[in-house]
Amino acid sequence: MPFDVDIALQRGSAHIAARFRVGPGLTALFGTSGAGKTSVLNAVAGLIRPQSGRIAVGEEVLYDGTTRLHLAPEKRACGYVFQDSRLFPHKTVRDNLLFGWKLAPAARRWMALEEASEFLGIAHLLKRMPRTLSGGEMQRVAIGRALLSGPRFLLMDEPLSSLDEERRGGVMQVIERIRDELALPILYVSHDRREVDRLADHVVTLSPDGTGVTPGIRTSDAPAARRAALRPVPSTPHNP
Ligand SMILES: Nc1ncnc2c1ncn2[C@@H]1O[C@H](COP(=O)(O)OP(=O)(O)OP(=O)(O)O)[C@@H](O)[C@H]1O
Repeated sequence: MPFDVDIALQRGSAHIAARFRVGPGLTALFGTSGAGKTSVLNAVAGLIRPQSGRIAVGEEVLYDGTTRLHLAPEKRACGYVFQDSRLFPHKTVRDNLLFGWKLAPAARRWMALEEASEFLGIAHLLKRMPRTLSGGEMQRVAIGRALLSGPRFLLMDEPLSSLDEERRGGVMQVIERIRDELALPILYVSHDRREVDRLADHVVTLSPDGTGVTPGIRTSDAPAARRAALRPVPSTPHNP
C-alpha cells in the first residue's frame, strides 16, 4: 500500500483532515483552493507536523502521533517537485541535477545523471543556466533533480500550473513515464480535473470544511493494463 495517510492538521484557523489508503501509481489530491492539498503534501514530506494520526509509505512509517515518531524530511527519501521549479539560479542545469544526486546516500541512488537526462530529454541543456530555459524545460530539470535524489516516492504540487498548453503536454508525458516505466509512487496535487483524469490512478478529494476525505478512488482499470507493461525500477547504483 504506497500511501497510507490518516492525519489531522491545523494551519492557522484551518482544520484539515485527510484519510486515504491507496495502491501503486499516481494518486491525485484533488479539491478546491484552500482545501489543504499542499498542507497534506508537506506533512507527507515532513515539512509540517500533523496534530495527530499516522503516515506510512509502503512499509515505512514516517509519522505516528501515538508514538511521537516524526521522521526528518531528509530521512523520508521523497522527491518534491514544486509549482515553480525552484532551480538554483546560479547553478547550471547539470549542477542543479547533481545537487539532488550528491545529497542522496550512495546506497539510495538508483539513477545516474546521464540516464535521467536521457529519460527527461534534457541532455542538450546540461550547460545552460536556468534563466535561459523555457518553463517546460525548467520543470523537467526540477523533476530530474528530484529523481536523482534517489527517492522512494515523489510529491508533486501542481507541477503543470505555470505552463502553457503545449508545454503541459510534454511534461505530462514525462510524468506518465515516471508513473509507468519507473513505477515510482506519486502523490500529485492538482485542482485541474482534466489533468487528474489523464494522470491519476486514484483520486482523493479533500473537502474544505475539514470533514474528511473520500478514500482513494480507483479511476479506471487502465492503470492495471499499464502496469502489466512496466519495466522494473533500476536497482544498481550508478555514478553520474
Ligand atoms: N502557514 C500558514 N499559516 C496559516 N494558515 C495557513 C498556512 N498555510 C496554509 N494555511 C491555511 O490552510 C488552509 C489550507 O491551505 P493549503 O495551501 O494546504 O490549501 P490548498 O488546497 O493547497 O490550496 P491551493 O489550491 O489554493 O494551493 C488554507 O485555509 C490556508 O489559508
